[in-house]
Order: sequence, then C-alpha cells, then structure tokens
Amino acid sequence: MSTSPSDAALPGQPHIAHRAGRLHVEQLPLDALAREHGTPLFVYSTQWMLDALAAYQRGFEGRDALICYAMKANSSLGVLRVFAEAGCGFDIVSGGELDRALAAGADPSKVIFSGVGKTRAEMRKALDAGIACFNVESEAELEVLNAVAIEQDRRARISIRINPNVDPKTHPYISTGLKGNKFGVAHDRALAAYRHAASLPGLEVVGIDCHIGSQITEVSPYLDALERVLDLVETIEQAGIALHHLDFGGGLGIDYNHDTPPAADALWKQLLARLDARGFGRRKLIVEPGRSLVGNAGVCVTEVLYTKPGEDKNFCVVDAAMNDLPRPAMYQAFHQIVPVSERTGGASTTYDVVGPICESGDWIGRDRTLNVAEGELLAVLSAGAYCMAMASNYNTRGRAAEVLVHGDRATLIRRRESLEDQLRTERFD
Ligand SMILES: Cc1ncc(COP(=O)(O)O)c(C=O)c1O
Ligand SMILES: N[C@@H](CCCC[NH3+])C(=O)O
Repeated sequence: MSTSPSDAALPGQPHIAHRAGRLHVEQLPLDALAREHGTPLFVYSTQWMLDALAAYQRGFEGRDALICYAMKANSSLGVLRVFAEAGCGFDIVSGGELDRALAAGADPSKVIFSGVGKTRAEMRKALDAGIACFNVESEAELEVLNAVAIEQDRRARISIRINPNVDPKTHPYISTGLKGNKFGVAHDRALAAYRHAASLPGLEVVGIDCHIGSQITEVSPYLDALERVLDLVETIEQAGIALHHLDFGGGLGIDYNHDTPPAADALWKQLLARLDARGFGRRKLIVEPGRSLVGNAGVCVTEVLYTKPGEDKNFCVVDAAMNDLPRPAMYQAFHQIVPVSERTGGASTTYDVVGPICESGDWIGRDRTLNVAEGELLAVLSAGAYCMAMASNYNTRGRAAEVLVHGDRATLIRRRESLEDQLRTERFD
C-alpha cells in the first residue's frame, strides 16, 4: 500500500483516520503517542468500542438481553472498565479473568463462566463471587460443579453449552461448533445431560448456551445454530425443565481486509425475527461478543528498524513481532499495515513486514507495498482483539504499552513491561 490520502478514515475504523498527513486515533496523532510511550504501542479508541456496543444495544432494544463482553479478546483493565461502566456483563474463561473483571468493576451477577476445563478452585472462586451462570461443557463437569457447590452449601446456576454441529465458515482453529471440536455437549446427548443436571442438588438449571466460532462473516451459520438450539429448547422444556435464558455466544467478525460481516444490529434483527416466529422472542437473551466490540478499536504502532533486500524478497524489519501480534503466525491472518505519516518523497517497494524474533514464522504482513524508511512508523490495523491478549515474552521481549484514547485525552492503561517485571516471579537461587 502506498501512502494514504489525507483526511480519510481507514476502512471499518471511522475513529482512526489520516488527517493532514498524520494518522490519528480519535483526536490524537499516533506519532506523538509513539514518541511519548515508545514502540511497539497499542492504541485503542474508546469511542469505537462504545459505538460497537451501541450496535448490539440497538439490536436488542425492547428485549430482555444481557451483553457479556468476552474478555479473552482484550482483557486490559482499562478496556474492561469501559465495558463495565457501560453496564456490560462479562464472559470469562478462567479464575484470572474473573479477578480482572472484578478489579475493573464488573457486577458479578452479570458474569458468566465458559470453558471446557474449569478447575475446582476456579469453580469455588466463581461461586464465592456469586456469578450469574456457569456454561457447563461436559457431563463430567456437571458432576464436579455439583460436588463443589454442595461442599460450599450453594447451588450453582448452570447452562449447558450445546455443540450444534454447524459450520461457522471460519478458520478451523477458531471454529468451535462442529462435532469434531472439543467444545460443548453433542446435540443428541443434550436432553440426557439436562435431565441429569436437573436431578443434581448442587445445580440449578437456568439456561442453554451455544457458541459456534469466531470471525464469522455470514448470517447463515447463526441461523442454523439458532434453529438447532431452539429445537432442543422445545424438547428440554417438554421434559419439564425450564430454561430461563438463551445464550447464543459471540463470534461476529470484523473487517480486516474487505470482509463484510453483518452489523450487530442487522444480525440480531434477523435472529430476533426467527426467535419471534418460534415464540421465544420474549425469553431472556445473553450474547458473548468479543472481537466485534474491540477488534477495530485498536492499532499497533511499530517503528521500522531496517529495510533489507533479500534474494527473493525485500524485508521491512519492524520492532513489533509475533509475540505482540501472534495472529499472522497462528492463523495466517491478514492485518492491514499503513504508514503513520505520509511521505512526500521516496518510492514504494514490496516488502514482507517481519519482526525481530528468531523464527521465519515471525511475520506481520507479506508482500505489502509500502513507501517507508528506517526510523519511520507503521500502524498495524485491527489490533484491538486477540493481539495484546495473546502476547507473550518470547525472546524475552517485554510486552508493549497500551493507551486508551477518548476524544483528545489519552490514558496509559498498561506501561511497557520491563525485564524486572518479567523476572519478578522467577527464582534461581
Ligand atoms: C465461549 C466463547 N464465547 C465468546 C467468544 C467470543 O468470540 P468472538 O471474539 O469471536 O466474539 C469465544 C471465542 O471464540 C468463546 O470461546
Ligand atoms: N484467537 C483467535 C480467536 C479465538 C476465539 C476464542 N474462542 C483469533 O485471534 O482470531
């Protein structure tokens, strides 16, 4: 990509725009933020997140619905606080996520707990906190949760996560609702599992749950899963087990590279029409969106360290790497990469944009046409979800800093990690 035109918002990211030759997040120029905090640096737009949330809220207007932000997408406390203050619930998958959500001000009665491998200690902690519901993923987990709840003299509210065997048409690593995936209880075992759950004294059945995958860009897999789940709801309720809420998970995709997922309100308009048609429109609904609430809110700013010609390819070596941005290496994912400042001179060259890590899999973008020079800044787009949340210390690299922008205010929500921070929990004496 050559330099971007002035005063143009980036696709799918209206709060991230080139203005007078400099890339801004809301009102703030990224080069100034990078100078202040160093690179690599994640910068998030609060307004993008609130607008993304508003699309869900519009979709559910007049309905009894709880939006539980799937915090695995981005669990920085500053980001969590934005959603907690907006009244969201949280979908958690570990005791650590519960602690973080509570630290950010989450209301425990709006927290739901998903995941195939909850430990007894995590169950105890969540029961102590008084969470809304455990999304149980196996018959074996029902037994353990029942025992833990009885030990604590409590009843655990539960949904069973159903595996509807529906193809979400996404990357195989992030599809979760096919029968070959480890998630949920198979559709044809669900009634027996519900009957058993209803007989256990430590459990209170309150709902049903389903989550078919991530970065879903079509409506049809959601519609298919919805019909499958509603068929089950009818069967389970005919057996005398009431389901107070229906949880349809998350998974809605974002625009990384000319992707065209439906908007959240448009998606829910269609799903609610089906729910209404089948007589479930007034039932309490839960959703667990992650990526679609944060993905295009964020960019990662990185400095060009070196450009170098190779025999087959040219390389643009930047100071962000697969430890900061693991999605290309893990899923061959595409993130747009744009210069932070427009150049007046120079020429465009096609590069592989790579990080400093000692692996050939450490690439951020392949065959990108860029007009850049050493010392200049690039922005890796769509970096709000599953980037910092999956960052590691590989090659003893410190994790990047994170800044939240709201209008013309910037708040540092995570300072850059030092080697001292990394060594704090290690002992060698
Ligand atoms: C149980 C559960 N709920 C919600 C999500 C959020 O998914 P997404 O970020 O695609 O909305 C995930 C991740 O796929 C998940 O595993
Ligand atoms: N980490 C994945 C999404 C995982 C969704 C969680 N179940 C990604 O970056 O696309």
